[in-house]
Amino acid sequence: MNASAVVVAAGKGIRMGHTVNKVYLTIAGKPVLYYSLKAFDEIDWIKEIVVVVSKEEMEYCQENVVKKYIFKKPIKLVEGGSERQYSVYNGITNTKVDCEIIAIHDGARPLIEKETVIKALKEAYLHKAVALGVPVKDTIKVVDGKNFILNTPDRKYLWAIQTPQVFERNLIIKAHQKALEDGFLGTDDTVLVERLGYKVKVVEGDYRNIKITTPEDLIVAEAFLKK
Ligand SMILES: Nc1ccn([C@@H]2O[C@H](COP(=O)(O)OP(=O)(O)OP(=O)(O)O)[C@@H](O)[C@H]2O)c(=O)n1
Ligand SMILES: C[C@](O)(CO)[C@H](O)COP(=O)(O)O
Repeated sequence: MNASAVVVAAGKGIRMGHTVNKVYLTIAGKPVLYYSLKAFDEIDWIKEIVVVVSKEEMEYCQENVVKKYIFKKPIKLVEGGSERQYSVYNGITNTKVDCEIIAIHDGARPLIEKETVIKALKEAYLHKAVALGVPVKDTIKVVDGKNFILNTPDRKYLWAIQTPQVFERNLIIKAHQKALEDGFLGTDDTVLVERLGYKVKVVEGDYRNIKITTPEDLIVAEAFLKK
């Protein structure tokens, strides 16, 4: 398989409330982004890693992540956009044209494991579009603007979706282009493929693959890493 990884790290980390972008905060002495890249660097099918970073942090990322740690794969830094979706679009359109499959991952998910990525890549080869996910453990409610419950979806159909999300290259580029044309902004990449009428397969991931979003997530991530 000829695959590329696109790791998005161009956010601002506002919910983390730190002066430094959360992907550069450290867990057990290394930046969050280092761990998010490592699982992809170890997979033979992945031929390159495109890391999407903000213009202001390009040099910082090059010096403090790319050059500082040893990676086997070529790492290309490209500029991000004002929304995650625009950052992803810039990443996927900067992958090599001969790659068949693209795995899109949040730089803020450092606990992703190599075996889980491989499982997603294999499924994407068969189904063209997949997302990692885990069955939700809580009861989920749909709530109105005044905090009154509108309805309670049946939990057996609810999954919390993670990254990586893995797609055939042509399909995901087409899905992003259509979203751009329509002015549609999604919170993940599978929704853009769903809009094209394609079936997306959910592959069971790992509850530990959390997204570092608020300060307590760093404590949880460090605890998992130490285990
Ligand atoms: N314009 C953006 C926004 C987000 N991301 C990336 O998308 C991932 C998931 O987004 P999120 O957790 O929302 O990160 P931030 O946008 O940085 O966080 P916040 O919403 O709290 O500002 C992160 O790795 C983030 O760096 C990005 O590349 N470009
Ligand atoms: C793509 C994602 O990680 C799937 O759970 C998530 O939707 C990103 O959302 P955010 O609003 O950028 O945190």
